[in-house]
Amino acid sequence: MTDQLIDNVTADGAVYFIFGATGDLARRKLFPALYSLYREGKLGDKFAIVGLARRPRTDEQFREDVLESIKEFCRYKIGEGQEWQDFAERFTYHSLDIGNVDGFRELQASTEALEARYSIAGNRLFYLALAPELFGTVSRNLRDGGMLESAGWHRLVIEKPFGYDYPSASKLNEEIRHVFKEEEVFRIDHYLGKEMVQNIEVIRFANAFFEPLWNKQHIANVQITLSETVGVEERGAYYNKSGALRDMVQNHMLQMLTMIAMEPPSHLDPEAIRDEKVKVLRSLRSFKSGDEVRERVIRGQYTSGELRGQALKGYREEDSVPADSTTETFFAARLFVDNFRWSGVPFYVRTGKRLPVKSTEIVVEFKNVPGNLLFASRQQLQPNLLVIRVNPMEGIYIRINAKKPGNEMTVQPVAMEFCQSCQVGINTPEAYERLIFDAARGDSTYFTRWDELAAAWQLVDPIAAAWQEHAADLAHYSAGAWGPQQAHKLLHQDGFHWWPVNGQDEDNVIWVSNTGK
Ligand SMILES: NC(=O)C1=CN([C@@H]2O[C@H](COP(=O)(O)OP(=O)(O)OC[C@H]3O[C@@H](n4cnc5c(N)ncnc54)[C@H](OP(=O)(O)O)[C@@H]3O)[C@@H](O)[C@H]2O)C=CC1
Ligand SMILES: O=C1O[C@H](COP(=O)(O)O)[C@@H](O)[C@H](O)[C@H]1O
Repeated sequence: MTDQLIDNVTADGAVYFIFGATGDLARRKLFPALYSLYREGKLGDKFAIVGLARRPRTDEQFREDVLESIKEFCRYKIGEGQEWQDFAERFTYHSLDIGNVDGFRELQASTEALEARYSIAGNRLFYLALAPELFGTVSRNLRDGGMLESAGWHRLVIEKPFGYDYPSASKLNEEIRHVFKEEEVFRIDHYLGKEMVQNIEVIRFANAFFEPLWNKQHIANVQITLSETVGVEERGAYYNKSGALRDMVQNHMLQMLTMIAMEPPSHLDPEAIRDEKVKVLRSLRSFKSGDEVRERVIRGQYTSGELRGQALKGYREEDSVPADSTTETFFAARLFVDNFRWSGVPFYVRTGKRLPVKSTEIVVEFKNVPGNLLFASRQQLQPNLLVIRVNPMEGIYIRINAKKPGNEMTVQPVAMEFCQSCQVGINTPEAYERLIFDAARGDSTYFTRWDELAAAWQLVDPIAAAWQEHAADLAHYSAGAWGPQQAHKLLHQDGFHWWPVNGQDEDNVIWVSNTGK
């Protein structure tokens, strides 16, 4: 991060309003992220943070909550001495019901006092860590309560889920856009804040040996896996309505796919990049019938099982889930980007809860070299792979074929790994730090634009509709397994298989790695 970028944020300062300040997201992600930004000097001297929610809290109680959250979740250690006091004094709490416009008028008066105290030039960032049903009301009351009349910029940061389907997302968008301009709206997809997702652009566009091969002539398929070991636990009320399709696929999975598939943008500016991403979303082959959904999409739900010796409940046995739920906790699909570059190349995506490991990886599998007499007669060559490890390990590895030392002409797969998280360790910024900082400096590159969201919902809605008609399509898998068998067949039919995540499990591969292993 250059000093110039930090200066852009800190020169005039800003007030950060956290709506939903007593909630889970604020506690686990937002307060720790704000503290990390503070520690790195990215908030500068001119800032104040206002927490808002209905329940009563004194400033002191609120600061205690913030301290506990930082202690538990922040990558930086915090003491309780002067440094904490200096940071804590910037936090105030304002009890307010979103529906009550008078509360916003009082907020306006107290904000002016804060701005005067810290010489802040009227810049205001509103972070909505709230249920989406409240987004429209907050926007309206911010305007009607006079909160948008200050001299500086006003930015609205919104959490997912953005809608339930295209019509509801569109309605929500209209409500927000009555008050805020598109360039003032920052729609979070926290995967876009992840280091390795942002690194995809560099890996693709700053390396001579990937881009010439990045097309249907040379790539056999792309696999994107986002697997989680956690179950739904106490989030059933939300998750049971959402399922893997709306919780993960409509946003994180499709966003990663666009980063892999997009054309090089003409400039490195937010609109040019998002223009390219939206073209990918619009090129995704749509699902025209229920049969097409059944042919290309697998949905599953976990039953009871076992993971690392621990017995696990099935989804329907979770306390927060109805016993007859047909919500999917697993999703796998074969998608196609119907454009010149990718025509015919399958993009396999899969995500699920209660899978064997927590891992997000993107595998680009290259086509095999043309039939080579020397090798082909003796052994099956393994394809070359480029693997981007997004989470929790961060890094990349490439898998090539090399000669096994000795007299025989035996080919051995070798994986050459750059493990970024092994080097940078805990100092890799959390996605939320990066995204709050980007919103504060007005850089919307790693936020989703409305047309991207609209295109993503338009792909996803027919899948949800087909499932509603055919509840019987739901397959099951034991907690701790890699999803239902059908997810494997999806690739076997095409002559492929899912590459194991954390490829080091493959014992026929020699690893050359900066991890020292
Ligand atoms: N938690 C997470 O990890 C993630 C959450 N999200 C999204 O972030 C948003 C917030 O989630 P989360 O923190 O988990 O939710 P919580 O239910 O934990 O928190 C909701 C917050 O909203 C406040 N609130 C509710 N109604 C009102 C109201 N009428 N007026 C003022 N404040 C109100 C609550 O405070 P009070 O009751 O005191 O009013 C509370 O602070 C949701 O949209 C969620 O989908 C997205 C990704 C991850
Ligand atoms: O948005 C969400 O993401 C998390 C997974 O995020 P990660 O950064 O831990 O990989 C997921 O658990 C949650 O269901 C979903 O809402």
